[in-house]
Amino acid sequence: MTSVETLKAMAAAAAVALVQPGMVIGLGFGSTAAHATRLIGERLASGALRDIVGVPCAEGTATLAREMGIPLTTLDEVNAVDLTIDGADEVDPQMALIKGGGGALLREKMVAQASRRVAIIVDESKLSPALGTRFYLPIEVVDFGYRATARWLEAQGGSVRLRVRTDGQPFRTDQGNLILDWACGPITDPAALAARLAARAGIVEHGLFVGLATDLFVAGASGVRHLTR
Ligand SMILES: O=C[C@H](O)[C@H](O)[C@H](O)COP(=O)(O)O
Repeated sequence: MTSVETLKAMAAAAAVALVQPGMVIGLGFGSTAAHATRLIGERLASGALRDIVGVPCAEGTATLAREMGIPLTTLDEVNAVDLTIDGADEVDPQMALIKGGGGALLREKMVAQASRRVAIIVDESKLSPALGTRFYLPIEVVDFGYRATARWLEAQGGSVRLRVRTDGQPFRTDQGNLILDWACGPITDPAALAARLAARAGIVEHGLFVGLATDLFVAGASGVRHLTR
């Protein structure tokens, strides 16, 4: 049987094939996106790729990219990102996503919104008939009134947990915010829920990515499927 790590690497390799010389590349965060970052670094080192610059979506990604020798810039320095390659926690049939399992949702969404093309790389276990079925929805919130924000979310259904690190301390995003993991159940209308969450003060960003993915690479035992939107 093909291991999940092998499937992630297969999906990453298929997406990295889209990278062309001269491109600005958004580098996502997470275990799947890390395969893509490593592969891009290896291709640069071997001379198979040249003249690219990366925009990292997380401090962790920036560290890995530097280790791999990938030249980096920031969103502020580029007019647009040509191609972003990133993972996802859950993908529905319309290519709407839940992201943020690693807490990088805000920067990932900013980079995705600035990108001409967003390639999402997943193993097939991430596919779902309805978002919220197999993963909670990460919500990045400010400290002020976070319990009130959690109660507001719970009033709409499901349950909320403050994300904590293994040492028991609250998890902090790269912006220093908290994450509420909302087990909201199946989401019937991701765009409507995204709009409701975006309108709520105290919520910095949510993990629903609707209408952002342009390409989806799904790796399974029989190979990698490439879907476009
Ligand atoms: O904040 C984390 C990101 O959205 C990740 O891309 C997402 O959690 C998927 O991560 P992984 O590839 O490790 O399952």
